[in-house]
Amino acid sequence: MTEELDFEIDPEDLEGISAGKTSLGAPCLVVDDLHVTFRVFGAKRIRNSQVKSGWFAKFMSRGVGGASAVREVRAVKGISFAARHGESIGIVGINGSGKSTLLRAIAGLIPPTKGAVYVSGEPALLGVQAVLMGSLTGERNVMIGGLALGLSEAEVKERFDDIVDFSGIGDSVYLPMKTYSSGMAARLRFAISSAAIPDILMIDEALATGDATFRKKSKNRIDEVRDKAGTVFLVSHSIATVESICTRVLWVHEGELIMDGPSEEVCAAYKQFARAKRLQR
Ligand SMILES: Nc1ncnc2c1ncn2[C@@H]1O[C@H](COP(=O)(O)OP(=O)(O)OP(=O)(O)O)[C@@H](O)[C@H]1O
Repeated sequence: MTEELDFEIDPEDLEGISAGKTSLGAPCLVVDDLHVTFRVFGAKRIRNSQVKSGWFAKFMSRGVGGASAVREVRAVKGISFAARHGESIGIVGINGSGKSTLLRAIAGLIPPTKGAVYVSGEPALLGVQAVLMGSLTGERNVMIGGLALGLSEAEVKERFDDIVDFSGIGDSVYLPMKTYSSGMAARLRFAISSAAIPDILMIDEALATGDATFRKKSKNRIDEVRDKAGTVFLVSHSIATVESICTRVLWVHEGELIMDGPSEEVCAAYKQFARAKRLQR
């Protein structure tokens, strides 16, 4: 659940956060002991005696000779941090470590199993991805995404050409989104989600998929958001992208926050870890 921030944060709690070139403002978001657990069922067959108790599990276990297991995946386990206006925060970690789940929970797209996300002022955390539909054209999706961001129909129409130019997908905007390559879709999503210069811009992998020109345009757009005292969250497998864009990095491993600090420090530690992991293989 995303809630209004209604308490003061002790500035000492935020010490050590790198300011980068943009000066930091007041805290705008607090993530407090956030847990996200997914319940997956039907993944594998086990004996009835192994099925957890409870009416749901019992219901799932009906059948001949076996049962569908109700398995819990603890994707985020007790993550806490505070973000300030003007920060650009990267989230790094190996595959399946919980980065996207954390981002989506911060955006209010997934309810926390425990803990909370507090946002100051109007929560402008929006996951454009959640509302876009593959069967519709890029054009329709620009409208849907724009409306979800809080723009009026007239504002979306006014910004349409800019959004399409920014994405670089050209006339493909008139084709259904399901026909796009993953890079094209990611670029259009980023172009839509940054069109409104939101208070908090969330980017999941979109930048890594573009070419150098798109990356440059994206970086400029991110700087624009930060200059207007917005906060940027970026999940990316590309450490180079994170290093070039983020002032602060959160390293998530097996659902836990294992390091939070200035970009250079966390990226250096993460690279060392990734190298050691590669050598183990
Ligand atoms: N909707 C879901 N239902 C069940 N399990 C899920 C769901 N979404 C994510 N998970 C599980 O939660 C864990 C964290 O996934 P998540 O996508 O957040 O990791 P990630 O670090 O973003 O991974 P990647 O780098 O591969 O994109 C994984 O074990 C994943 O299988």
